[in-house]
This record gives sequence, C-alpha cells and structure tokens, in this order.
Amino acid sequence: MTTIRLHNTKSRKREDFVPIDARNVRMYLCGPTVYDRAHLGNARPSLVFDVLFRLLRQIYGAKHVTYVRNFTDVDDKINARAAAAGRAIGDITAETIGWYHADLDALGALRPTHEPRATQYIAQMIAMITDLIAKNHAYEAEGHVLFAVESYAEYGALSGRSIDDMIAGARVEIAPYKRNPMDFVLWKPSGDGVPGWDSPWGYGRPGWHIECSAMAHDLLGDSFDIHGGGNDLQFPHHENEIAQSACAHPHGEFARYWIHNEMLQVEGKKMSKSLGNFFTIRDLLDQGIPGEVIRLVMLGTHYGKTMDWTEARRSEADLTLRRWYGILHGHGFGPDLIRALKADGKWQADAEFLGVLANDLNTPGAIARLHVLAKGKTPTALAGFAHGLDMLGLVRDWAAIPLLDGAEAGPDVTPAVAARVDALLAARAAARAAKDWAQADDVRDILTSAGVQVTDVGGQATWSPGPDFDASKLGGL
Ligand SMILES: Nc1ncnc2c1ncn2[C@@H]1O[C@H](COP(=O)(O)OP(=O)(O)OP(=O)(O)O)[C@@H](O)[C@H]1O
Ligand SMILES: [Zn+2]
Repeated sequence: MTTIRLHNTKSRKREDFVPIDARNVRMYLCGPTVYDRAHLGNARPSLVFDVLFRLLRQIYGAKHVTYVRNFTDVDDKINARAAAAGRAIGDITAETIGWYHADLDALGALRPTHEPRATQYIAQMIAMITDLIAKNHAYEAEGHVLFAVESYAEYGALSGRSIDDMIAGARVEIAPYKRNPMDFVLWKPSGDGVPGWDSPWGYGRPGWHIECSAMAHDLLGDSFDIHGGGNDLQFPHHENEIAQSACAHPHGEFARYWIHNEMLQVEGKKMSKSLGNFFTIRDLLDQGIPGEVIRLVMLGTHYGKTMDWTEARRSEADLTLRRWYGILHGHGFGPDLIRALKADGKWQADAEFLGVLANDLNTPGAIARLHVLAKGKTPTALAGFAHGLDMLGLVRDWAAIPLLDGAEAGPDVTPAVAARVDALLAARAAARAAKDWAQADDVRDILTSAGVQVTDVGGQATWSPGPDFDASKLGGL
C-alpha cells in the first residue's frame, strides 16, 4: 500500500500518514464564509483537499474516507452584506452556497461527504460552551462568553508563539470585560435585526471559532486525522479551535495532522477581499477559460508555496491539456470511453505517479510525470491522471477542442531518453549499494547537468524533466 507523507504544521515535519482507523479516515477543511462569490485564492484549499480526498479514496477505498467542509453562514460580514443589499440573510447565504457549488464543480472538485452549515449546529455549540464554562476554561462577562487562554497551557503551540508574543503582534480587540486581551469570544449578544438564538447567556450568536470545533466534533468525533485550511487561518482560528476542542474533550486528540496551503498572490500580496485585489472563479469561467485549465494551473504549484495566476501559466496549461487529449484521441480514446472506464473503476493509477503524489501532495511532480507518460505515448498510463488529479472527465465537448498531436510542447522525453535516465538511475543505485561514492557522484552529476529532477519516494527514485532539461547532456543515447 502506498504510504502518504504529509507536512504536518503541528510538528513542522514531513511525516508518514497513519490513520487512526483505516476503515474511516476523517478530515475537516474550514470552508467559506458565505456572503460573496469565491475568489481564486479561496479555491486553493478546496482544490488541495480535493487532491488529498481523491488520494485517500484511492488508497483506503471511497467508502472509508469522510471529508467535512463547512459553510460559515452566521457571521457579521454576512449581516453587513444583507443590510447593505436590503435582502434577507437566508437569501444571501443560500445564493452564495449555490454559487460555491457551481464554481467548485466546474473546477472538478468532488463534493465533500458532509457540508454542515453553522446555523444547523447551534445546539452543539451551546452544549460545548456550557461544558467549557463548567470546566473553568470559559467565563461569562457582560452577555459575552469568552475562552480563557491562560487556562490552556499549550495555547499557541500550533503557530509556535507565546501568549505575550501574540499580544504584541496581533490586532486584538481590547475589551474591558476580557481577563486577558487574547481571550476570544465563544458567544456574543444579538440585538434587533441580527440573527440570534436563545442560550443560557441570553439571546445571541456564536463566535466563528467555536463553529468549526462543534461541527468537527459532531461529525468526526473527539479525534480525527487531518484538519486544514489556508495558512492565514493558522492563527488565530486554528489555534482557537485546538484550545476549545482540547479543553472540551481532554481525552481526544482533536486533529493529528494539520495541513496549511500557502496563499495565491497578486503582485506579491495575498489575494483577498479586504485588499480588493481579487477576481472570482466565475470571472475566469465567464472569460471562457475551461475549469480544467484553471485546475491544472492551480495544481502546477505545490500547495506549500505561494503562487500567482498568470496569463503565461494559463496558456501553458491550455496547450498541455490539448496535447494530452490529442494523444488519447490518437489512440482511440474518446470522452465516452473515458467516462465508461472511470465508472467501471478500471483505471489503474500508474504506481510511480501515485508515489509522487503521495509525497506531500507533490502535484507539480505528478504533472511532470504525466509529461513523461505523454511523451512516451502511453495513453493507458496517462489515464492514471484520472485517479490523482482528475481532469479528463471534465470535458464536455471533446469535438470542440483543438487537439494537438503531442509534438508541439513539453519537455523532449522520447522513450529512448526515458530508458537512458532509468539506466543512469539504476547505475547510481548499484554504485551506492557497492559504496562506490565516486561513481555514484559521477552519475548524479550527469543527471544534474541534463536538468533531470530526481525525487526519492519511499526509497524508490523517480524522476521528471526539469525546466532546463537537455537530453543531449545525458550521453549514451
Ligand atoms: N489568497 C488566498 N490564497 C489561498 N487561500 C486563501 C486565500 N484567501 C483565502 N484563502 C482561504 O480560503 C478559505 C475560505 O476563506 P474565507 O471564505 O474565510 O475567505 P475570506 O477570509 O473571506 O477571504 P479574504 O481573505 O479574501 O477576505 C480559507 O481556508 C482561507 O484560508
Ligand atoms: Zn475552521
């Protein structure tokens, strides 16, 4: 069985992924606050988790993976939007959820197993807050309930900061009723025209952080495997989720692996609604850019690195897809055949492709591997794509795509070149086994000078042509 390795923010290390229960692998992703169309940055965590979801399903079986992504449908930004538009809050949230589904469907993201809405879990939030007060981790003050950060010794462990550092570095809301400036709101009072629910602390509404803790607990239990989101959520949101959940359920572990994606940027700055430097997924789709092109661009950078959307990347992804479709078409694969094969579950992921992807979701490495398969004109192996990154199934009208025959773009890897690289890697492995380090270094130098990128996956070397790939430097051809 392929072992997945993940960079765990909690340990700051890449670790082997070992599920708590291989028959029920569980993960939670913080979903959108629903008051506006998702921008392209917002798509990134959902696409990264889609790849992880598909990989887990491939390895553990589709029935054995539970993926929860919530909708935050109670929030002051939603109230403000509804008030400004003179519309009902429920209309705004329902419309935005519909948009989110349509946009992410167009990008080929599978729907999660559960998509809880915060407003449907108010009872669980009230129960959790009551429990936190009873255990002296929270207190009531002036109609608010606050979490007492000093009651949890490990507060700050995820982001590696002390409470004093946080106070110095964060824009914390100073309020007279807080015992410590870092104490955060679990419940707050609601006035007229703002959504609210009856509670032991009066009519009010939950704070944002408690929503995720309560929904994750209800659907995934005291301990589950993976929790994620953009790295802008690491502090304070995830730090606060951990504090609430660890204190309410001290015998559980909450989440074992924390995965954070880096930001999609515009000219060096995070794409965000508040900076106004954003464009939506729908803007791109409306410009006629196919969802699978957007998907390929987004997966072309490892999730742990910042990235930009550029026109050059768009056109390169477009060319790549047309070339791959051209190769499949040339071998008699059509959209119906692809769909039928997928439905039968007959597509076998190429083991090397899966190995690269399992190495901390190395999507650029997996894409490079597909370039090799495409150049080798091995359509059945190329179809391994469907399991890991799944885009081919998105095509609606194949006949309308101007197909390329495979010669126009991409690194120059012929079967003979691939065989030569494989032979060099075998020679390097043999030299290492014989402790002939000089020979092993010589072979490595040849590979480096030819621009071959070698990755070791579970002791097994895999390779892909790097950006400066030059087959003529490989010798022996
Ligand atoms: N530029 C970005 N790149 C990658 N992920 C992002 C980016 N902006 C937001 N996210 C992620 O999108 C998800 C949804 O977040 P949410 O709906 O709360 O966005 P938001 O905070 O309203 O957006 P913004 O930050 O633009 O105001 C979160 O996991 C968040 O980390
Ligand atoms: Zn959350």
